[in-house]
Amino acid sequence: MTDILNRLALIVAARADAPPSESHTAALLAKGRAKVAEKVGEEAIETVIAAVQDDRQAIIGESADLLFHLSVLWHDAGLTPDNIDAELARREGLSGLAEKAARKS
Ligand SMILES: N=c1c2ncn([C@@H]3O[C@H](COP(=O)(O)OP(=O)(O)OP(=O)(O)O)[C@@H](O)[C@H]3O)c2ncn1[C@@H]1O[C@H](COP(=O)(O)O)[C@@H](O)[C@H]1O
Repeated sequence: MTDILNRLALIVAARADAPPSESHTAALLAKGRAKVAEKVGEEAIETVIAAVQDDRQAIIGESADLLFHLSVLWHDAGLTPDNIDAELARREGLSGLAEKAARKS
């Protein structure tokens, strides 16, 4: 998964300056952060709907759409998959329940 996210980050960076008429990535970035964020939300909701409908193929397709649009958002925010990787690695071994308890104390 990390491999494909790294490749996707390179693709997004390479397509960012393409003419918007030739690239979905460039067209989306040209619309600005709010639109990119809106698309992430839209794809997340579509993933939720697919999950509730128990549609395995749709979950896969919508998850791929979500990860692509998240990659565009990371690019727009000056982030790379390495940044997310580091945060997930930091959390490794820490129970979600223990983390929540530490936040509340
Ligand atoms: N992985 C993707 C990818 N996943 C989904 N999408 C597009 O994201 C859109 C999501 O569907 P929507 O119905 O929400 O989009 P839409 O109909 O354009 O709706 P609006 O944006 O108008 O709201 C579709 O147009 C998909 O084709 C993607 N577009 C590009 N990529 C990757 O980015 C590369 C470069 O693409 P371009 O930037 O288009 O050259 C591709 O080769 C792929 O590797």
